Amino acid sequence: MSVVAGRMTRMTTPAAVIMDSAAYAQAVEDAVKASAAYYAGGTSALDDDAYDRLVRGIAAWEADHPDQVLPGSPTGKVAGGAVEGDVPHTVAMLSLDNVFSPEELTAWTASLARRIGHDVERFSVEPKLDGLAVAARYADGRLGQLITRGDGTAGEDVSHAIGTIEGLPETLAEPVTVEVRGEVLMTTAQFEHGNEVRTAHGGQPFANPRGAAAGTLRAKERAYTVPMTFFGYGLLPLPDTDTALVARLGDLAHSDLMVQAAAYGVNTTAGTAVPGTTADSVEQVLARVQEIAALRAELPFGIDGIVVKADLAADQRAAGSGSRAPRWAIAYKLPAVEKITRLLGVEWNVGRTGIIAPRAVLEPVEIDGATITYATLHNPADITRRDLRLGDHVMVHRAGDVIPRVEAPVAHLRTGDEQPIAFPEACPRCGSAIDTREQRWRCENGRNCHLVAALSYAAGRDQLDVEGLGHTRVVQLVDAGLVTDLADVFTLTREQLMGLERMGATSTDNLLAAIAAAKGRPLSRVLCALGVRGTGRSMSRRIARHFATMDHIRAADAQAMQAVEGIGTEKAPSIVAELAELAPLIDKLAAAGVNMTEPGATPPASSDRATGDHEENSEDAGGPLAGMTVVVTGAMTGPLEELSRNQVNELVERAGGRSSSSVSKKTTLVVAGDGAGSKRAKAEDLGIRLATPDEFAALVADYLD
Ligand SMILES: NC(=O)c1ccc[n+]([C@@H]2O[C@H](COP(=O)([O-])OP(=O)(O)OC[C@H]3O[C@@H](n4cnc5c(N)ncnc54)[C@H](O)[C@@H]3O)[C@@H](O)[C@H]2O)c1
Ligand SMILES: [Zn+2]
Repeated sequence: MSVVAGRMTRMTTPAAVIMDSAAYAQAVEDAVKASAAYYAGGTSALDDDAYDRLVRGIAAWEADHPDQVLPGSPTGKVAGGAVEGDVPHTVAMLSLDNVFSPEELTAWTASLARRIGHDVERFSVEPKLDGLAVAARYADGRLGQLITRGDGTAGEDVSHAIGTIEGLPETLAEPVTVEVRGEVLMTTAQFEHGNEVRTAHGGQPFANPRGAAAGTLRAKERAYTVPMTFFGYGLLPLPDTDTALVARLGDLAHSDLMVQAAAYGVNTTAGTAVPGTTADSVEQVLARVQEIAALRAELPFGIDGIVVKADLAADQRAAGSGSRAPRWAIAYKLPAVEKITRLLGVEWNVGRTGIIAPRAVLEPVEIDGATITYATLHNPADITRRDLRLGDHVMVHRAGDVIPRVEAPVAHLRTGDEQPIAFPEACPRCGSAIDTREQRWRCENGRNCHLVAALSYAAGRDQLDVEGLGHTRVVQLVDAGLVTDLADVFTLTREQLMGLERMGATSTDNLLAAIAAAKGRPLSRVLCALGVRGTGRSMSRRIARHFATMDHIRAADAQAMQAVEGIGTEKAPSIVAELAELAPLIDKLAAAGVNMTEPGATPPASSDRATGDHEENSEDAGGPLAGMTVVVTGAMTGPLEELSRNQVNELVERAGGRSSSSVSKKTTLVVAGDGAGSKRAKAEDLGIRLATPDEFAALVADYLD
């Protein structure tokens, strides 16, 4: 909670300092150019923070030199005056004013109360969707015209996009004549798909989902279509609307209009993890702002703030609008998650499974309070697709704790001095050949390339949990040539260990005992220790529970593998192939006495194995959590205090449930300990049953060891 609060008290971005009228003219030109690119779906040379700083600087200079304001200045205008349109809006489509802290929001509500003569009756609080605004005109229930916001008074006709936007039906549930307003955006999945389609057609990838939506919406006659998503946040009459409906819409509160829009069949935020809600006080508004901010990183679409509106029509009318923004609404801006910085180098690192992954070395840049120097570049094909070069200005994205990623180069900032990125020709770690058949390159030496990483992972707490076999000791064993693979660990002798430096009799005996204990771990842990790509802790547990023995797992073909929940057509063949590759190691482990069965699980019947439609074992197994999907979050206390998160998840599954890390409609129970933030909030929103760690411990008492 404190992290979020800390972030939210961030003050307004400082202004760029403008010294003279020449600098002022240049700043105006730069801002208008950036805005034009931003709204047209091109790549702006400025990130949002830089743009906002520039406009603030322009505004400050204009305040001191009111007689020298240029007509082209972006201040006080919708879209900074950089966009035009020829289809007039019936009611202006405006921008929003911003606040950046709880104090500023409180001050805004106070000034609004002064303006309308009383406290605002009720607020609506919605996510500020990061796409672009459109007006969709329906005549007798049929979608006839789609218009962008433009300069606020007139927009551009983009009706050609009708039919490519999910959530914006071509026919409403009732034959009404209305205008629906809302945001067109690309979800993360739509953005990734869109860039794939676009680059396959020889186009440049879009820098981010917002730009992709803007560019796609305006593009006519493309050889391909890329789906987008619409969320409605406005509903108003048109000149032909019948008088009864005009009167009714005019009286409805914003929250009721949203219910009405949804009833017409329009997509709204109601179905998302951050539905619009109402609040009766500033405190409630701020609490909701916190909740939405905490959920931001997990959302499948981008948001850049929270929109707070006076909910009642009467309050809105009393407040009125300025030329740039309504006075009855405000945007509570969240810190930017994207910044532009320079790509200085690319490192190629070998992971524990032999994957060779490129990592961007960046000119340090601060994003949402953290200094970012590295970002993921996914794989070589991705670098080629994006046409990244050393020295490029790149857009870097970082949200929450997710690993920062490089999105795209800002190609028009190139000077000509940029250098191509060199791809390795041999494994940078061991010099072996590289298997480049898949998008993710891999050292042909596989797990043995970075044996220390593979072994340290296998010995880790959530895998085989070999106490005393930490990184340093693993290095020692590998350097001494005592282990060349994971199985060798289980045949280490007392003499071999005693021969190592700093290994006394006691630590040797302790390590041998820990290794012996590790032999008895459940199959799920053994499988996880192998580090097959795509099988983390929970997936390993699902596979182990489903097949019950290593022999059954190895006998499974891709189709049988897909019977395990969460394994699809893509993952299944690669898991089967990797297990086949690991056959000698698995045999060696079994020969060394490592357990290869999952306690409590029964293997699928042989006919099911062939057809691949066996039900999850956990469901037939019964137990107090049978059929339940459980999410554990926050600090565990009482009987669960000593358990790692992985151990609590194992407990969930022993008791018949399925453990999951994210809360969704499918979740049946959320165990929320102290400090459970966003997941608890989401559970409350979705009406999911909550339990304290103590209540949960009581529920599964029979299954606690
Ligand atoms: N990087 C650049 O070069 C560049 C250029 C221009 C603008 N910008 C960014 O854009 C911002 C200003 O943009 P703007 O004027 O388009 O938008 P705004 O921030 O003024 O907000 C208004 C817009 O919010 C959207 N919105 C999302 N959810 C909404 C909801 N629930 N209710 C109502 N509206 C909702 C609508 O599209 C609406 O038009 C700047 O602060 C800047 O960060 C960046
Ligand atoms: Zn290698």
